Amino acid sequence: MSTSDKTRNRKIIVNSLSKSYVTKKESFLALDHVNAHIYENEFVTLVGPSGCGKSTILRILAGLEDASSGSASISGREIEGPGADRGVVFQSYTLFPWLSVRDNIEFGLSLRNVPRKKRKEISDKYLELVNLVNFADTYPKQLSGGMKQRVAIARALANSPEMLLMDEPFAALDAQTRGDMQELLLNIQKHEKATILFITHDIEEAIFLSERLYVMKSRPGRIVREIEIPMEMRQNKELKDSEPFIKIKKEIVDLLHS
Ligand SMILES: Nc1ncnc2c1ncn2[C@@H]1O[C@H](COP(=O)(O)OP(=O)(O)OP(=O)(O)O)[C@@H](O)[C@H]1O
Repeated sequence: MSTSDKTRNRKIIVNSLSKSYVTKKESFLALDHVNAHIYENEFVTLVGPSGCGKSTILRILAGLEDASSGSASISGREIEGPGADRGVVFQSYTLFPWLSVRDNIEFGLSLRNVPRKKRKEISDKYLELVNLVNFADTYPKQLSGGMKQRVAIARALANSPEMLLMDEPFAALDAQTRGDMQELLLNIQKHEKATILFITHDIEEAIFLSERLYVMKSRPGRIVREIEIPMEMRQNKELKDSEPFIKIKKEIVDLLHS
């Protein structure tokens, strides 16, 4: 379905969002009247240089930080704090080292007193989805970076969030693992019909994964362009050297350097 289809529900609406940080020296505008939206089941990426405010938007959507002005909502509800309706995956590994892979995945369910049998059903499902069935009893320190991020994704999904917020989740991984994780994430998105907001510095990753992307610039942090990625160009690594792919990539690079 085209993202411009007006019948598609807007899961996230960001309305004139601004954020300033006051330091000893200055008041700094990290986000300047940002408007954006994410449709249900859509994969949207924020791409831009370091410091343009990508993580600030994500933290506000996660409810980990307040906006200075403007608003953000999920399914029509104003975002006022963290909630189980949003699953977050960060770049740094955030698993609990004292819990096994399965217990990490079940963590949010245990907090909500989901019965043991139901918890196991859910963790079984997500262990399978992220290809870690044989690692259920393993502890995080025995896992590779890619495996840790697969557990983090499974843990986020186990709570049945309405959407996933992912802040450079693959940035610390080697190229091969990163490519594998991109494929896995796209499969998960299809399987779970997930709505995803993804952050990356990597323009090729953004084009490969996204239905739509917002290009950001800094000082002040703002969105300078919204780009829809044609369906036929997504999810196909072979097209990386094709003319249309290079054209979109150049459009983004030119924007970032202008
Ligand atoms: N708590 C804070 N206090 C002061 N300034 C902050 C704070 N958090 C973020 N900033 C500043 O706000 C700007 C936006 O930061 P943010 O982390 O959102 O950028 P980013 O685009 O995600 O960067 P990166 O890609 O490096 O993670 C940066 O200049 C950063 O230094």
